[in-house]
Amino acid sequence: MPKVIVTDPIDQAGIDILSQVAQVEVQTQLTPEQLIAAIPNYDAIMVRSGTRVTREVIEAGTRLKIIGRAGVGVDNIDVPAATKAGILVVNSPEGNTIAAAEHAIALMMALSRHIPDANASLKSGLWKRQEFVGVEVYKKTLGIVGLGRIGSHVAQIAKAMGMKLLAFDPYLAMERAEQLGVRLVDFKTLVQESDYITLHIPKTPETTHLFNAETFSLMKPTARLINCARGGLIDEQALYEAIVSGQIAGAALDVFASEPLEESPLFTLGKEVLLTPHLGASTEEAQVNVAIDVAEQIRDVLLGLPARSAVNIPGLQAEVLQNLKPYLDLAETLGNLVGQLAGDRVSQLEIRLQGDLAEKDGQPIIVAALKGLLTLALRERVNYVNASIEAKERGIRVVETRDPALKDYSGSLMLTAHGPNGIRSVSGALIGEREVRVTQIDEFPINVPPSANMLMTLHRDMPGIIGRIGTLLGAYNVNIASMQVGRKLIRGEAVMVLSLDDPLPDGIIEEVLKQPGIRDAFVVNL
Ligand SMILES: NC(=O)c1ccc[n+]([C@@H]2O[C@H](COP(=O)([O-])OP(=O)(O)OC[C@H]3O[C@@H](n4cnc5c(N)ncnc54)[C@H](O)[C@@H]3O)[C@@H](O)[C@H]2O)c1
Ligand SMILES: O=C(O)[C@H](O)COP(=O)(O)O
Repeated sequence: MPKVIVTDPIDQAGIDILSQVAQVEVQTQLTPEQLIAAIPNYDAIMVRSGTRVTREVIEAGTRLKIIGRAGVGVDNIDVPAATKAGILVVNSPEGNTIAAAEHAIALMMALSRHIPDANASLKSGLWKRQEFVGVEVYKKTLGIVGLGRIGSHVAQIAKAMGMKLLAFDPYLAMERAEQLGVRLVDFKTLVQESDYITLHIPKTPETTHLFNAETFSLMKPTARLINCARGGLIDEQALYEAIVSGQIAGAALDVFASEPLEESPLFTLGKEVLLTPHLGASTEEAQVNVAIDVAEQIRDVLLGLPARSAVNIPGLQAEVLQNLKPYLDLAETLGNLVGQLAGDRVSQLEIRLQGDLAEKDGQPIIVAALKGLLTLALRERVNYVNASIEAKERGIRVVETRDPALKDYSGSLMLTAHGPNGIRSVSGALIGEREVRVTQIDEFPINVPPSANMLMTLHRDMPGIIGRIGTLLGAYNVNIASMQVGRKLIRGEAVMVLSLDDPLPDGIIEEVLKQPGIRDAFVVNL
């Protein structure tokens, strides 16, 4: 019988489901070292945010087939390491949406009416009414950063309370915001105009410390900030200083850069700061939802069935995976690349299957392309199961075309995206049946492998331009791994793609743009 270890408090409903097919052991007090020592004995692990499933845990888990996260965020799981090890990671993208949205609203209301402090004061024997005069949310402006599942539900509740709604979400179609009665604005406008700001975005390099000293300086002195999403979105020291100096009126936080939070300058502040210990998903209902959702998936996978909310690639059925995996990698890479070229808010993605690929089932390839495109906005929340639905909700029109006659590679793929940067297209193929190559960018033929750090330029083909860019990168100590130039005509428009060993330092793009002949330059991360 397979064995499952549960290392965080999970509702009994989930344990009961797992027990149908496995021997289940609940051990919620393990140290990281104890987990590494124990994991080789288990086929599956089920966690919440309290357990860090690190690369070391994954590498020690020689029997592991699946990691189940009873919740949304998988930032405590090393998903790339699990994918590399062929271990499926599943989560419950919707099981705690309502709980988290209601907690954000509860924090907003409790902060506005000083409920925790008034309660503590009364229980200490005091009857102080004057000290706890609050503010109303009615007719106030709520700025929602991230109008996804939780942000949308917050919008619906806040609208019913008579609030005016703004949102910043660069990846969302205007139509979706309109349906919700929310005005989509740029980040600065949201920060400057809101009386309350609530965060519902993932933590990514782009969103880390989105709220910092500079952001606080733009906010109204009466504004209050709510974070029920992820720790690290707010610079907590800068928040403390902004409240002490009166730059903003207060904040309510459920999540912190370091959890469990044991010390913080915020502990020294009074009723203007409200803190809860990551309770967003802690309702009876949400815990039942996520436990059942994830336990069912673990059970199914242990029985050899597919999972419905796979975060990583092994979520596809084994035989589909085996045949198509290299093409799925190709489609995902091209989706990600064309998204970076076309800009946020792509409205249409055309997927053209060429050569032998035109004979294959296009659906998984389309899903992989959408997953690559949407990863820019949704990170681990997009998977092979939900990519099409997410694309539809974001108003992305998908067009599939086929060209079996094109035989320049045995099978190749062309993606064309309509976005704010215009209509952009990329093509790619497999070399030696596995290795991904980008073979065309817009109208320019090239041949480059994808890499984590790339610099791309659009320029005029002219003597000296390659040398100048190389010298410039050298001056910044950036090592070039490979370089390709594509052009249609001698001394005409051209594209240059450089794969780099090092990330590009700040300011270098501006320097590249100053070089004669360069029309555009941007960083691409694949
Ligand atoms: N406190 C808790 O216990 C708790 C519970 C559940 C979820 N969460 C967290 O809440 C957050 C939101 O969850 P969700 O289910 O609504 O996710 P979601 O994926 O449905 O929505 C996230 C939204 O953020 C948008 N987005 C991405 N990057 C952005 C950026 N740089 N600026 C603005 N918008 C951006 C996306 O387009 C998307 O619409 C996640 O971080 C999740 O882990 C916390
Ligand atoms: O990402 C999530 O689902 C929430 O942060 C909830 O985390 P928890 O399961 O540890 O309560």
